[in-house]
Amino acid sequence: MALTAVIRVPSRALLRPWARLRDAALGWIEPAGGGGVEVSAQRFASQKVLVEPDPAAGVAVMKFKNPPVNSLSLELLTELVISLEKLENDKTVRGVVLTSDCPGIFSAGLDLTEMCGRNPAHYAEYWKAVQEMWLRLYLSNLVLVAAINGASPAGGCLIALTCDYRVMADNPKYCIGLNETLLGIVAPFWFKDNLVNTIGHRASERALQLGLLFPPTEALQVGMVDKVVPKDQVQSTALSVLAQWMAIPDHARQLTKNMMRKPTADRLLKQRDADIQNFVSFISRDSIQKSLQMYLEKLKQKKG
Ligand SMILES: CCCCCCCC/C=C\CC(=O)SCCNC(=O)CCNC(=O)[C@H](O)C(C)(C)COP(=O)(O)OP(=O)(O)OC[C@H]1O[C@@H](n2cnc3c(N)ncnc32)[C@H](O)[C@@H]1OP(=O)(O)O
Repeated sequence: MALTAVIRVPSRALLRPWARLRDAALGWIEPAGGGGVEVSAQRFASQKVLVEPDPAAGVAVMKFKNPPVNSLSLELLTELVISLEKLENDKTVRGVVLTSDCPGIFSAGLDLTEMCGRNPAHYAEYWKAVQEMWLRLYLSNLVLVAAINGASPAGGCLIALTCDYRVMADNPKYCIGLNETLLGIVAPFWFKDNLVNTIGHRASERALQLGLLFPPTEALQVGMVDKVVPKDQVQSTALSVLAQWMAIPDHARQLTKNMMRKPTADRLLKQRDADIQNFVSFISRDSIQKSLQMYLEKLKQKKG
């Protein structure tokens, strides 16, 4: 399937709404003269991402809180990136556990309502935020451990895959995987690259084509997660793992992480705008919009 770019969105126009949202979330003050911005850390008040720092241990726990299913809305993505940046600038923090505040769900993945029935400028803004989240997490200097305490499809799985280590709760109802094909959409190349780097080429090919969602024991077997533990031990295990990784001198570990990951991140960095154009053109197609609408309706009907 050829994904030709038919809708062009100037990159500067892409940046502005993202910057506005970030400024609003950070509480940046526009001085009366309009010349520049001033950052006030005290005014930072996050709603979708809770950060619990433990300076004595040099770690923080970041919890996604976007009920009911932690879908990755533009707002959540923006807060996630801001929170991560804040932790990276905090000299007392060297490692972070990423987990969920929503019972039974790590994250339902990208917010389908951000990709359905909107205009091309919105799709472009949204996709830039998705890229930004992935790049920031994937290349983070911090040790990141995912404490997967619930279902983790698609974009939820991607967040887990950016981490250095994944601990998952042993409930067989919780599944993890890149299930995009089940929605009639295609995982972008950088989702695929991240998966291949984690579980290898053959396992990725099978998992991606079939849109496989793995229960914890299968996810462990295929290497999508590193450890499966009882639900009430997920966070404590993640914190223990974090302590082990933090025993390694930071600069040696960070240089090694960068050496392993930079070529993969560079593939996206070299073609960010083209990737946005491809996404906008793909997601705007009538057939794709219909598939996504049908999928959303199926999710809603499930209740009735
Ligand atoms: C060239 C490049 C091309 C690029 C193409 C696009 C690439 C896109 C890449 C990534 C795709 C994604 O991440 S798409 C999202 C995929 N996610 C899923 O398939 C998960 C869907 N959800 C579920 O399976 C379930 O909701 C759950 C297992 C996560 C939880 O089940 P539960 O029974 O607890 O909850 P409900 O199903 O009843 O859901 C409650 C409520 O939430 C709404 N919902 C669920 N998921 C999403 C979502 N991802 N986005 C938005 N909204 C979601 C659901 O409809 C319910 O809504 P109502 O309460 O209004 O009924």
